[in-house]
Amino acid sequence: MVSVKEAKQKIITYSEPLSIETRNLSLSVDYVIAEDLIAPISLPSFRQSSMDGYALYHEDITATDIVLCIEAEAKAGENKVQFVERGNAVRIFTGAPVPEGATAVVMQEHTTRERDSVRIHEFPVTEGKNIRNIGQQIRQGDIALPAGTLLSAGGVGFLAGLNINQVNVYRKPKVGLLVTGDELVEAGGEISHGQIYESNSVMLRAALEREGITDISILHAKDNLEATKEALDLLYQNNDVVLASGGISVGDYDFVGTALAELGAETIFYKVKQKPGKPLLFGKKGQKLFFALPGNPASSLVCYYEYVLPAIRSLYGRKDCFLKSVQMPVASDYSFTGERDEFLKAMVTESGVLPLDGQESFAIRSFALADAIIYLPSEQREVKSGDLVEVHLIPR
Ligand SMILES: Nc1nc2c(c(=O)[nH]1)N[C@H]1C(S)=C(S)[C@@H](COP(=O)(O)OP(=O)(O)OC[C@H]3O[C@@H](n4cnc5c(N)ncnc54)[C@H](O)[C@@H]3O)O[C@H]1N2
Ligand code: MOO
Repeated sequence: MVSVKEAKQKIITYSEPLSIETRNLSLSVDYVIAEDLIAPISLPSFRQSSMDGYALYHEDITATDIVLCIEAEAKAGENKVQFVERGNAVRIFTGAPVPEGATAVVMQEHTTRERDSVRIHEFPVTEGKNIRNIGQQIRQGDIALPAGTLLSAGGVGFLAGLNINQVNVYRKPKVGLLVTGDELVEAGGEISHGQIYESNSVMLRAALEREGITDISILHAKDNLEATKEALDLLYQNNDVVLASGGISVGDYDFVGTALAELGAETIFYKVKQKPGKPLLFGKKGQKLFFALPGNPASSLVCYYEYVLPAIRSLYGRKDCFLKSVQMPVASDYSFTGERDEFLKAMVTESGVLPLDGQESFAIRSFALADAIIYLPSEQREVKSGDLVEVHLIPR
């Protein structure tokens, strides 16, 4: 049995980034760029007006109500280079190139138009006012985004503005999931006494898809060694990560551990000092990772968020692998007696983070309402309302 801390360290140690692929920019959100991206152009690439108004020499504005002659008009998209003479102004619009010579733009609201001239009410006008300079955002040749950046909508917007339309990113893992348990009936089927509807695959697929993992294959195996081995082997051949749900405890019909061993997977750890999710197994064979998740739905999902998701994130190049962790006051008293650290399904409220009713490992309803997991190490087995606790935010 390993501690939560040791288990997490092992996860990161054994989850090296996968190979690199080139993707179209529009399909790269939530991927991690694998190399520094160099700006092919400066942004802005020319001096731009940031206001509708008048481009002028700021030194010409020596008092309020100076009147300048309007020499020309500059609108966005204009591709001729314009000039402005001392004592004159150019009518200009947001995004338009600022005429050569002009040192400021005065916004329209601070002027009065008088036929072919304009009266400037602003005084003094500072040099550079309302002008976006060349390279103010990024200069040609500089690193636009460093390797390791997780691309967001803002990220792809920025790169599109630089005309970077393809990016090298770490590929996302293919995930195989084996569902075990003879008591399980698939959605839509009839259940008889002793049977339950299978829900872990639905839940885990949803969680994986939330992370942008789309290549997911799911197999079901009967509770016998041969079927379990065969299915795990098939999933191993075709995926980077293999998850198994159920069959990892000590019962006579729990075959996942034996099957993995017989397939030659090395066990990195089995059993973590935690509740729920004690019988978690993490193993590897070559570069491929195996997780045997306890069948209890809440145990399975806690293990997914705390261990599987960080491994997957690490495989696709993320450095921030674990759920975002914050310290928050707990909104009610909570205590436990066991030796294992606890993960509690919880909800973030205005008065702190509230442990929800239904902390048992079969209870998944509380997870349906949870947006956070409270982590209580065994040394913190008695917390009082208002005490600070470690909270892991569930991605939503
Ligand atoms: N003698 C012991 N018994 C158990 C121990 C132990 O240390 N000694 N550990 C308990 C703990 S803790 C857990 S967690 C479970 C884990 O057991 P398994 O991983 O072998 O899971 P199963 O027995 O297959 O199932 C447990 C539970 O979850 C339901 N289940 C399973 N798969 C699904 C699914 N896909 N969808 C919905 N529900 C599922 C299953 O019906 C069981 O109720 O072992 C304890 N026992
Ligand atoms: O570890 Mo089990 O997941 O507590 O029921």
